This record gives sequence, C-alpha cells and structure tokens, in this order.
Amino acid sequence: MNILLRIVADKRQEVDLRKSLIPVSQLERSVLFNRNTLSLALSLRSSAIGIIAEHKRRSPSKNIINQNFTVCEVAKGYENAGASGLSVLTDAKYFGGSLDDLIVARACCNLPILRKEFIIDTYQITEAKAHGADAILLIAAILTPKEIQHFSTFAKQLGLDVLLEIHNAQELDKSLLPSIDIIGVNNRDLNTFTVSLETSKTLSSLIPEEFVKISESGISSIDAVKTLQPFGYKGFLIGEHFMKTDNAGQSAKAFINQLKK
Ligand SMILES: O=C(O)c1ccccc1NCC(=O)[C@H](O)[C@H](O)COP(=O)(O)O
Repeated sequence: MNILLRIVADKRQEVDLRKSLIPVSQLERSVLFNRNTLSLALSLRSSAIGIIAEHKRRSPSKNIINQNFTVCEVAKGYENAGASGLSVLTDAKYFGGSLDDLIVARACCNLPILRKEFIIDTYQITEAKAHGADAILLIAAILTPKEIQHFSTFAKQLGLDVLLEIHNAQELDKSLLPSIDIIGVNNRDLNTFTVSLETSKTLSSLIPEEFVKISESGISSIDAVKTLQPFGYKGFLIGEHFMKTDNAGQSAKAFINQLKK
C-alpha cells in the first residue's frame, strides 16, 4: 500500500476513535470556537512576499528534521521574522505533531494559522476551529469532488479559510469551487516524495486569477521564490528549510529580509 493510502487509512481509524471519545458538541463548547478568525488569504493578498512558515518536527520523506524547538518558540520566531502565516502539522504518527501544537501556536502568535492535516472528515475541521486554526488544508489527491465541496463549504460556515492542495491538472479540475480561498501547488509528489518546482511552473497558468495561488514544498532558496513569483504565486509554504536549522525563526527572518532586498 502506498504511503498516502496508508496515511489515510490510519487517519480514518484515528478520527473514528477521537469522535467516539470527544463528541462534536464538546468541541463546539471550546473557548476558542467562537473567536474571530484571521484570514490567511487576506494576509497573503496584502503581503509583497507571502511566506507561510511551517512547524515540522519530522516527515515521511526526511524522518527527523528537528525536535529541539518548542512550538511556542517557532511560532514567535516566525511572527518576528515577518511571515504571513503559520502552518502547523498536527498528524502525530508521520509528522510528530498534535492538536496541542495548534493550541500552543495560537497562544504564542497572532499570525493566521493553517491546520496542516490529512482531512477526511468534517470532525477534523471542527477540531481545527476549536483549537485556534484560521485555515484548513484539503488535499485533492485523497478527496472526491463531492468531499471537497462538502468539506470546504462546512469550513466556510465555521469562518475558516480553505487551502486546496493539488499536484496535477486533474486534481485542479475537481477543486475550482467558490468555497475555496487558496489553491496550493504541492511540488512534492505525495506518493513518491519526489520534489520539482516545475510542478508549480506548469500548473500556474491553469489556476484562475480569483484564487490566491501558493507554491508548497521543496522551496529552499531565494532564487526559487524569485523564479516562481512571475508565475503569479502570492505565497510560499516552507518547512524543512527553516526547521532544519538551529533557529527556525532566525532562518526565516534572514530569508524574508533577503527577499525584501
Ligand atoms: O514532507 C513530507 O515528506 C511529506 C510526505 C508526505 C505527505 C506530506 C508531506 N509533507 C507535508 C507538506 O506539505 C510539507 O510539510 C510542506 O509543504 C512543507 O514542505 P517542505 O518545505 O519541503 O518541508
């Protein structure tokens, strides 16, 4: 079974267990559920260089990246660096993340926060809202058009922004909906882990102007951002390049300052 199918199968079991333990009504009573959300899409539209910096301890492709920082240190460091948004991986098994990471990040920064998760159930969207997220990720590769429609509409009802992630034209075709705010091109093939910025170059012209367009994964240089900006990308989601250093916030600050020159 390929890694993506394995992740989704594990996610189904994990979500069913949590649903049996914590009813949705309990999530909706969380103190953060009714807070006003920040808009990740608006933050990207109003930023000259939209860096979405990611908290990422480990991954299927690189195993351990960095487990020395606290989420709070990273969130504060990215905010101080001038990032336009914060991405928090909440999957435990493959990324070492958690919903606790989300709530700590929320307490430690005022950036729009994306819950980076393999969403397969509206319960996870309610969780995202209850733990302080401002946006959720929908991965076209693991969802049907009907699920994308249902999940994105549900997220908008909770006041969340929706980032729809694609890797090819077929996935884009099932994702062009008014309930989508941001379209992210993932340069990483989630089945093989191969990374190519050509993916962003090839798909950019297929994405309608009304969507905020971002490029994700494998971005590790100023040159990569400068190369992709002319293709209309307003945001760049970067994790490993910052997290593999001994100070993620400082690494992001140097990167963003270099881009401003
Ligand atoms: O990062 C992985 O190895 C990975 C493998 C399988 C599914 C998803 C994966 N990553 C999640 C992400 O989307 C990235 O963390 C994010 O785009 C940042 O990528 P990078 O800057 O290359 O760390």
